[in-house]
Amino acid sequence: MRSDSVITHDFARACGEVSVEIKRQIGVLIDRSGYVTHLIVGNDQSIEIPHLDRVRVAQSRLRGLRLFHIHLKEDPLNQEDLMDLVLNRFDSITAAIVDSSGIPKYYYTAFINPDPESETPWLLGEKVFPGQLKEGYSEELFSLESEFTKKNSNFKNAQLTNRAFLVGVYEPRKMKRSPEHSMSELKELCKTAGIHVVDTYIQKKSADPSTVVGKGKLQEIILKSVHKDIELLIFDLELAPAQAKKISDASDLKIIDRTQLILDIFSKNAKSRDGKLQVELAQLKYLKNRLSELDDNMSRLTGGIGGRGPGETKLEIGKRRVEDKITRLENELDALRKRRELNRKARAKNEVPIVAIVGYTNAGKSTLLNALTNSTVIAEDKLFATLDPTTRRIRFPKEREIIISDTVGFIHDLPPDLSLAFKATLEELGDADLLLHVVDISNQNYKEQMEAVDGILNSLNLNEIPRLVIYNKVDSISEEFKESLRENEEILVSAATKEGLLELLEMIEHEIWLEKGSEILNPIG
Ligand SMILES: Nc1nc2c(ncn2[C@@H]2O[C@H](COP(=O)(O)OP(=O)(O)OP(=O)(O)O)[C@@H](O)[C@H]2O)c(=O)[nH]1
Ligand SMILES: [Mg+2]
Repeated sequence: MRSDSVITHDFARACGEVSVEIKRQIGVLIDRSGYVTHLIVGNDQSIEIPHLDRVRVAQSRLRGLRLFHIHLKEDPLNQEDLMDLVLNRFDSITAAIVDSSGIPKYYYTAFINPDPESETPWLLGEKVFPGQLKEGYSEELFSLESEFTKKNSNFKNAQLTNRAFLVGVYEPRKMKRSPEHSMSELKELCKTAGIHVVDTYIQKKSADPSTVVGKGKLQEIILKSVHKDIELLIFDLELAPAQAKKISDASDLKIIDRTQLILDIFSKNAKSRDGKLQVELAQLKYLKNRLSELDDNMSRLTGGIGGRGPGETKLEIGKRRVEDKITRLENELDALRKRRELNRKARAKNEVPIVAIVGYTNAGKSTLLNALTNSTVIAEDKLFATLDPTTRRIRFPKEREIIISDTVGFIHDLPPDLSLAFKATLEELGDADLLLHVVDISNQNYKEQMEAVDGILNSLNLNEIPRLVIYNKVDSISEEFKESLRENEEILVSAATKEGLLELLEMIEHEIWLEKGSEILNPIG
């Protein structure tokens, strides 16, 4: 097609006549030099775009192909056409509406909207009559592409990669906490993992078990993602392997679920040999469950974020090798556990009381341990900053001392593989003489978080161990709230400002040595 217009009337008319004759839509893909690369014959309603290589052309974000097709009915460009435009990143899409003899009456053209903040991902042009088709198409494309580049460079560096769309599908009846709470926690997890959340979608029931959200909704999400340069789709649930595959088949996006996100954070944060092994084991178990059902989409499902996957995991790793590795890791962990047990026994002989700090992730456990012992255990405004149990000693007057330990934070619905993996670390809690349950009282979901922690402690059969509930971060709550807590005689502290720590130490002393009995009962001794 030797013309610098989106289509020539002669060409359109030739297509229209054939289209009317065979009573099917006809479409063509035209490259930038004007050559037809594909001829597509559809039915009377629509055409189906053949599977085009989805890899984006570097620099230019457009495919370098435009779609022209015939509409036999009086329809302008419809939703499906516009989806095709965006999902395939066509230069433009044009429909000619033809009369009964195939002669185009008028045309509609749409381009992808280069503004990622805009409401609709496309720019739909006005109706154009045959006499109005004009030259200047390549110039129009050129300015569109420079618009893309400009918008892209507006993103801050950190916001350019790991851009994510969060999707939560909830059955409120089955949930202990509100969808909004769950979603805000997912956002926190993303922040911790270094992911930039661009958009979110909450649905309050499951629509289609095969794709989780309905097909139309999924398309809409994918469309938005392409439009906003999003590369990750994160689901606030554990996706069944078949679901993950179905969703990833429908798009180029990397599909991740909550479990994978947590695994990813764990793998970044584990420091000790033990912790690293445990995370790797959990990752491999997760992978194993997925291996049998997956094929070429593996890379997008297992790579982790930014390519961090379990150890040496590559596509060619077979299920067999994964199983071997799992066995090896389990043995290694077993050996480590035995050694830990010996250490514990040695400690038990010394009869130094053990106090363990537990609580929801980010409650301030590590900060509290630091404040109580003046040590520097990593404390960060991140979820799962601590993955390795840390142990310190605190000396009290009268030659008394305790061992105090920090633990991995708890979270709602900890993925089963992970909770198993960390059970080993948490097993030590069984030896504790006292548990300090640290609560972030400044978090509006603190009640749900407390319930989650109680639930996990119960499942570990730790009900028998005396427990102190400590409300931390009282420096960031209102006076009124603080007063009401005081009236209920709650233990209020701020690990940050050290408010209430002396009282807390006294209480620990009291709990331990009063419980244990004898000598303290003598007021003189
Ligand atoms: N305002 C305020 N912030 C606190 C207080 N205690 C801790 N924080 C902050 O809360 C965040 C989390 O603290 P951490 O001590 O890492 O919490 P954690 O419970 O050990 O968290 P994980 O190890 O990730 O489970 C950090 O940014 C702390 O500075 C407090 O008393 N007041
Ligand atoms: Mg910590």
